[in-house]
Amino acid sequence: MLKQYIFCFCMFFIFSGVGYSAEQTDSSQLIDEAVSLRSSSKGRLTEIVQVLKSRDLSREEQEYLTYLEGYLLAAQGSFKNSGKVIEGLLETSVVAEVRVLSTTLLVNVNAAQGNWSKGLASTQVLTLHMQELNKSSNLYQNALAVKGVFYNQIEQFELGLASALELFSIASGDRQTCAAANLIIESSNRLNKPLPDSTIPASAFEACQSYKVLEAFTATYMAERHLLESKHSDVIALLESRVTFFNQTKYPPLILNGFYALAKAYWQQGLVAKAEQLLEQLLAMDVANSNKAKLADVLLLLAKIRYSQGQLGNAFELMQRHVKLREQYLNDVTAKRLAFQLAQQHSIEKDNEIKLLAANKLLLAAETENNRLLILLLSLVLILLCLYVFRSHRNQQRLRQLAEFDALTGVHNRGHFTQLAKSALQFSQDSKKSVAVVLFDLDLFKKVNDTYGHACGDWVLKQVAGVCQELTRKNDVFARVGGEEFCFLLLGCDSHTALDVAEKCRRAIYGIDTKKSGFDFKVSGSFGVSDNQLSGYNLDRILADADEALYCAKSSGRNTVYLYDPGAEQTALLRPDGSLVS
Ligand SMILES: Nc1nc2c(ncn2[C@@H]2O[C@H](COP(=O)(O)OP(=O)(O)OP(=O)(O)O)[C@@H](O)[C@H]2O)c(=O)[nH]1
Repeated sequence: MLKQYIFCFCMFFIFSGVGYSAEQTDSSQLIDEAVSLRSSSKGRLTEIVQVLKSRDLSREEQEYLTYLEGYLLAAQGSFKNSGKVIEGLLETSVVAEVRVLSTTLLVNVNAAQGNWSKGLASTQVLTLHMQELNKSSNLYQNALAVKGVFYNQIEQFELGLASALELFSIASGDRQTCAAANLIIESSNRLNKPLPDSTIPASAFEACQSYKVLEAFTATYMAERHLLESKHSDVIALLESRVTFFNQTKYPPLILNGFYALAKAYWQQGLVAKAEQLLEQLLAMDVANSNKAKLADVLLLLAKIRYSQGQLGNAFELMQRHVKLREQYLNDVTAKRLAFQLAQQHSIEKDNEIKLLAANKLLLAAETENNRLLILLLSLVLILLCLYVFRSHRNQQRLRQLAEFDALTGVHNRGHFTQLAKSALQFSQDSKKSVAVVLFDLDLFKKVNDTYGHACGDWVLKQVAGVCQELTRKNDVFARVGGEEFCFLLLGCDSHTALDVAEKCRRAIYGIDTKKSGFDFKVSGSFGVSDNQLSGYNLDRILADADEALYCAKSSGRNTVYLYDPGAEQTALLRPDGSLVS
């Protein structure tokens, strides 16, 4: 739901317009209306699409219709299907405007799915297609805004700022100026840089006047800027009067930004009770998926407050949650950075391929003229280019390896596991198939490091990954998701089969012959299992439930397998000897 919300918000830049009776209006007029409709008028859009589908359309009109169908799918949250429709359309489209609209949609659809590599590839294609449009056109400017938003989403704030500045310099309406100025303030904040122009805040507030939610974002971005400059009373003056509006929007990213900045300013000014109230309200909301870094800041600030009040237990618990969320955020950032490097590498490769083709063509031409010297020279160039292409291909492979696999054990890393697991869970949900998760953590691993050394600890991690990898089937996903924590995602398995896999894995780990490391000790792991029937298809939920079961396994003495039981406090399923406990 949140993804849909954010998607519609991103697409807000693209649409605005009016409506007539769909039945009586001619097709091209209907298309114009549909393309310029606000993303909130989903009903009208659906109506127009239905009417157009029943008509005989020209090839160009058919392209617009396909685009609108793709747009509607995305607005309904069916991002995968939308992506397929749009990618198909882009293969054959002959209308420049449709190509830009479609690629813009594709950027947003990929962003909504957290598919950063594909999103970046779409952004590059979008840049090419935009060249076919006039810079003063709404479509060009809207595409620029979408690029800016996307770059900021993947934390490439320099690029976000560059797109925003270009948009600011050519903006032909309030909406574009508002979007550009907001993006400039946001990216400058994140880069911790002064604003490129002191008039930007005033322009932002003025241009955003008619777009209340965007204006509220301007206020939160300016509040962040005041916080950077320690102007705490300015933050309070800016945000206090907007609290009711923030609540009314029910838009999590906005509420999170606004409340946190205000709470921080209150706290700095010694207004602890007010800060506490806002932070508690935030923690009671479902904002976890909108901005992990900011939510981690919320937890940290509240922990500081509790600490200063002497509530050490609560402060510690909040700090633990903060650290966990911060770690997840850093994992996300790593995945985004690697996606960016991959995309850059990919575009270098493409450039090289083009150069190679051109050189090949020249060589052929020279051959026909029988110009020996030229042939020699070009052959040399060709060999050098081949070497260059080979090296950049190897670099690409290396980057992919870094992006997807854990360097020590060679199994999938956490970032890639998250991506694969999300797709697998979505697939299982769509096809109504069962799916299970086995999460395990090595027992007293710190002792292994402390007693036999870190190198021996690393050796154990590799052995564990090796024996568990052997237990996986073709479609299972196995990954190292933390220091000494691993996870299986088992497609088509219920908890019964998953318990079996977990037990086999537990025995395999316990059976590792450590003498080969030069020492003699036992390795064991504690396991938590859950499946879709117990936890549903949401990745965070199913992992949290398996983690709870794992925690029970640890508490009961380790080296054992527990199944998550939503109804009971603890449910032991399997003991080390394989017997059923509860
Ligand atoms: N050798 C090695 N150790 C690691 C690696 N990543 C994490 N660790 C260590 O794993 C240990 C985990 O310790 P704890 O979280 O205290 O857990 P534990 O000792 O396994 O105890 P329980 O989980 O309660 O059974 C820490 O000492 C980390 O330094 C790694 O890549 N290599």
